Amino acid sequence: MSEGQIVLSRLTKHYRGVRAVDELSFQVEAGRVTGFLGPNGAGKTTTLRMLLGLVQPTSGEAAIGGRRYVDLAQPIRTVGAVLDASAAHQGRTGRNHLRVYCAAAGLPYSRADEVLDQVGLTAAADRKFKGYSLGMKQRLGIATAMLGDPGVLILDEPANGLDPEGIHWLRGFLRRLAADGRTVLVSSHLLTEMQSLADDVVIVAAGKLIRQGRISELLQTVSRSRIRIRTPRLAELAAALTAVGAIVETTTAGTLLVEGIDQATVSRTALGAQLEIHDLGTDTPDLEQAFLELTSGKAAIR
Ligand SMILES: Nc1ncnc2c1ncn2[C@@H]1O[C@H](COP(=O)(O)OP(=O)(O)OP(=O)(O)O)[C@@H](O)[C@H]1O
Repeated sequence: MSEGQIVLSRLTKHYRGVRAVDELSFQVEAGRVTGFLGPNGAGKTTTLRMLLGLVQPTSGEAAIGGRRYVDLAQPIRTVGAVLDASAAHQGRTGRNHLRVYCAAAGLPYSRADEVLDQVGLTAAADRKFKGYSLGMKQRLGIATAMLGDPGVLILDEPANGLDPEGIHWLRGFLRRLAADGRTVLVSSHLLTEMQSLADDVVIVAAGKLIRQGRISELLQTVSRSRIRIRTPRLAELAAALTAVGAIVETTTAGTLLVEGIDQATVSRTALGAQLEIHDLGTDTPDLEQAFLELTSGKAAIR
């Protein structure tokens, strides 16, 4: 096992009546950027908080390099995390904010300037936090996480508030960290955003694992094109198409998604069975749609 490997084994957290995280198991490897994806309320933050020893699991385990966070010999040099980029003293400058952390962790003040430079905040180092934009706050959060030069970086929704240029910067920054051999775990509720940031993806919904793998493979499996049909006779047409060899899915939006046969066969079959079709088209799901389909019905607020 590498020092930077993150392993979750049947990790579970129940709050009163809510299974925030439900027997969640997955691994995150060093040298790659891994996106941790799920709709609002999927349990991402709770998972990250358990990984960082901030929330006690109901059952199961989360380990970094084979150890629980609380058992790490040098946590600040092992893991850097940003869970809430808005959590800083409003009246403090960026540099002083970082120096407070340096002092607490026994690091030299020079580290504050090094990480400010790394995240491109040197010019704003002496401005107060309350005047920072959301993007600057995100950068300062990442700078704080980098203070101990950790091998593992965990960021909760780091792209929130970043403009396209900021996202571009974040992508390059996370890529460089991964290329150095670090483990980078980044949460988001937006698949399209993750597509540009991550190599691998772990998708959760309602506290459970939905899918894990390389993002390139995920895209291949979800971006196949299908025939989309609108009809008032959903069940009957689905049965008729299945009988001629189609693979048919009924969407929650009340349409059929069909593959395995062509459009001519669809209309011939519908005609033969005297079933009306109101709309017939090709459906190539974009990533947002793919994510919604993968997590559909599991995204309800709990
Ligand atoms: N301290 C708590 N007490 C009770 N319920 C909680 C607590 N923390 C989280 N929950 C519940 O657990 C579920 C998962 O929440 P969590 O914040 O982990 O999800 P998330 O995937 O990070 O969502 P978001 O993308 O909205 O931040 C939600 O239903 C939430 O209301």
